[in-house]
Amino acid sequence: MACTLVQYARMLPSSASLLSYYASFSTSMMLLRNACKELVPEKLEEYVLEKLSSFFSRKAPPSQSTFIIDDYWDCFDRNELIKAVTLYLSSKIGPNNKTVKVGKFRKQEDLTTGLVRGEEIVDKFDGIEVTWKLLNENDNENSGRQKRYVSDANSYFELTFEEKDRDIVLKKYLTRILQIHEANKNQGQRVLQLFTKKNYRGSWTSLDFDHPSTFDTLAMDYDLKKAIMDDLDKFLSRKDFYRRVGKAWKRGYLLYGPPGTGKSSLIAAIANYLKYDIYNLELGSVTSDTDLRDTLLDTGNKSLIVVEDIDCNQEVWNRDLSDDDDEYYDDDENDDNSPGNSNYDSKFTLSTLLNCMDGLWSVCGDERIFVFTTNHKELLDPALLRPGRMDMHIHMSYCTTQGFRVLVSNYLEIQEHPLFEEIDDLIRTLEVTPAALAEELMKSELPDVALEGVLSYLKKKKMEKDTKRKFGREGARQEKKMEKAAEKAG
Ligand SMILES: Nc1ncnc2c1ncn2[C@@H]1O[C@H](COP(=O)(O)OP(=O)(O)OP(=O)(O)O)[C@@H](O)[C@H]1O
Repeated sequence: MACTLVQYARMLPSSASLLSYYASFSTSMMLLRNACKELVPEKLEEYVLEKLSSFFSRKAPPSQSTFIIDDYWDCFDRNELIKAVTLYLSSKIGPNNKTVKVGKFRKQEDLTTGLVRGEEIVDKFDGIEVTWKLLNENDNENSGRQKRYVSDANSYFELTFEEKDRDIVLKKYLTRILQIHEANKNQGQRVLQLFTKKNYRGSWTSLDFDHPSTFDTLAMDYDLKKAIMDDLDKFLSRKDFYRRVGKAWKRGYLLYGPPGTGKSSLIAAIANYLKYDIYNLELGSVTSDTDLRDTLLDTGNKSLIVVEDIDCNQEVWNRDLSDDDDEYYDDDENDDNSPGNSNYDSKFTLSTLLNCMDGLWSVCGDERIFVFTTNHKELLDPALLRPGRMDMHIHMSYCTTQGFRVLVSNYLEIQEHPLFEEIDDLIRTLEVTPAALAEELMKSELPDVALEGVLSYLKKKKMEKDTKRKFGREGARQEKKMEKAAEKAG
């Protein structure tokens, strides 16, 4: 049956009943809203609203930037930032890092923690958030799990942050990390390093350097000691001067003297005084001019580069000295120093070493001190001795009475003793090394016993000297033989 329009209109609710439905619906909604407000905590409400609005707005995630902090800078120079970052991050390791490397430097009392490969650290600075991750060059090639715990060679840091924060990260955040590192170094927390060449990558490997020698414990004349310390202080304070005159900020010392006079001890004292690392350059291990240059460029700032016994390094003095010395003095920089030149049969040339010292540092590094040692100054190539090359020639002499006092103070902790006068007289007439006297002093902790030992050692030396003078070398040899025979006979 068809329904007419009039019948259909009659089935609809009247406008009065529609109004009453609406009134009761809005009252219920109001009641529901009030109930929700009472029951749902404000935080939860905010959270739900935020989630809903982010769901509906569906914004693109902020674009990210990444910095890579690698061990090396520009192939040659070690990246100073990496050490600063490593130490900084060790203080940021927290409960989110499930696997952590733990260890201890020799001089430290507390344990240190370190990031392992693949682990992340989220750090906050000036209202921005950054994420650090330790990775390894080989990570993509081989992701074997145990590799996470092996050496850090070839590891680098990846620093990720929002692109808009790039300036803050570069100019403020990383600078702050470097500043913290410098401050820690200056507080003397840094353990000095002794670098020797080479590891499997052909670069330096290091050990903690813990030599007790200081200028106080060095047995050498006070004036010479003071002159060296003054020179070092002057060098340190003249950074701007070197920059202004366009010279590399470096200093060269040549230490010469017989074995056992304290050349190595002085090097250790300088390193401890300046808080500089030591790079022990073994010229014998250098394979070519390029290798030498790269090796030198691979040294860090604030370092002593030491070449010991330079007279024994054939590479450095094996030059054809039949050349006219004066001519060679005047323009040795322009000589043909190519390895093919018949004047050289060395693996690299002296000129490379000298040029590295003179020039390359001005672009690649600062605060380096070269120390060359020799027992035979007379054997060295004159180019090395030319004024301006080695800034100071330091003669390490046999022990003096002043030096002996320092040794006694080091080993026996006394300043006076009745045997001093007799010992002093002998020291003045003999050539005895501080090493030999130190050995005698170490034989007993009792001053009387130790000094009696020194005295009889010196008397014996004096007798040998007198015999030698009287009968020549052969006589001295005979005397020694007889002494030994008498000892054997009891
Ligand atoms: N001037 C010195 N002051 C204090 N100790 C010294 C001095 N010279 C030598 N000694 C003592 O003798 C030891 C050997 O000396 P050192 O190795 O410094 O001499 P060197 O001149 O470098 O010898 P070489 O030329 O054989 O390398 C040192 O460990 C130190 O104990």
